[in-house]
Amino acid sequence: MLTFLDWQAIRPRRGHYSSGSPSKGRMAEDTLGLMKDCQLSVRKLNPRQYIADISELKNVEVWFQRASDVVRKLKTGDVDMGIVGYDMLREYGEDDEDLIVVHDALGFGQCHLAIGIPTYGIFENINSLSELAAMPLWTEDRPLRVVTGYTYLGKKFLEEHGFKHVELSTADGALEAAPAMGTADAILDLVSSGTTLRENNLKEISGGAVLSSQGVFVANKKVLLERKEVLDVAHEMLERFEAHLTAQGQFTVVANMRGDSADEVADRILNATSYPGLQGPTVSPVYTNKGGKTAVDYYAIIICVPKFQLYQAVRELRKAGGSGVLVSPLTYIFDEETPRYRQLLDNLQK
Ligand SMILES: Nc1ncnc2c1ncn2[C@@H]1O[C@H](COP(=O)(O)OP(=O)(O)OP(=O)(O)O)[C@@H](O)[C@H]1O
Ligand SMILES: O=P(O)(O)OC[C@H]1O[C@H](OP(=O)(O)OP(=O)(O)O)[C@H](O)[C@@H]1O
Ligand SMILES: [Mg+2]
Repeated sequence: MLTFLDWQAIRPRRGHYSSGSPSKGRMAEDTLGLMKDCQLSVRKLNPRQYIADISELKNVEVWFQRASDVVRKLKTGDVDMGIVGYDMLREYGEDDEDLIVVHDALGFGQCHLAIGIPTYGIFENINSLSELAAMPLWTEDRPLRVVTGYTYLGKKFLEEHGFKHVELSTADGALEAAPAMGTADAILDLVSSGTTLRENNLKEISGGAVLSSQGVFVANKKVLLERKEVLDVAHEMLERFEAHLTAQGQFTVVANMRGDSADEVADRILNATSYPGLQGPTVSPVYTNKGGKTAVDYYAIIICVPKFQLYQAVRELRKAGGSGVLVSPLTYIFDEETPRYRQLLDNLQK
């Protein structure tokens, strides 16, 4: 079965595949949004239920669970696939070899896990992790107290970075208040815009980032190896995600170009602009009626352009003789083969 919840998990029961997905919060919304954009309709029979199906994928159950539980159930094989933040995968996955990342960049939930310390008092002039570790204050009796929801990653990170006298404690939320309350010296939490840190008079320090995170599509490796039907579902979901996410960054641009022939117009696009399209520009004649005679003075060209380069592309097309430029969003780009699927098959053999 597939679970999507705090993410969602996907798991097959006997004869079904299951997936896990987050049950609530930002990841749940983003996950369901992505599924919808990929034409995967997750249907819950009623809003209080924790199970759903996907109309387009037969035999798949979607279980809504907390992200930590999605990861735990993925480890045990109780769900086959799931979508969670990479931070959760690493924290609760504890480097388990049965967890395999199928898509590592789903384009939502971007943040990083980092140490935050006060901007004031004894920390005013501390700006790096090594300076923090070297503060003479920390002793066995009075260790550096760090509050975090990430004790597995936090312990490993601080040990690897030479912190000898350190004490980790956990809390479920509002960690940023702990230093001002005097219950911790530092925090280890997710940072996105940095606003929460700033508003609580905390700062990041150089070398203090533990990992970067965003939504990832994960599966149980053993299940993928042993059950071809689950691998097929993972493949289809991966293809849909890739096609959508690749297309999301691009526009389709159609323009009319005056020209002597399709070849001549194609030459101009290839040589005078930086935007050839996927394999090359599509060039088609535009037929006009010239005093009762059909004539071709213009050619329509179709190319794909990265969104952030749109204006640059329009300028280049105009310079090359383009006019009447139409721009529309691209919904999907299906390539011949999904590079991430090839990568997945390789990783399954390791
Ligand atoms: N500020 C943020 N910006 C972007 N992504 C974030 C942010 N905070 C958390 N995330 C991502 O979203 C995931 C879920 O976040 P979190 O566990 O805080 O859930 P939530 O939706 O806030 O619900 P709650 O904290 O109440 O359980 C995190 O594991 C992380 O991957
Ligand atoms: O850098 P920022 O953009 O300010 O985001 C960082 C904050 O976002 C998360 O909390 P969230 O908003 O999920 O609140 P929560 O503690 O209730 O989960 C995280 O725990 C930080 O507190
Ligand atoms: Mg939160």
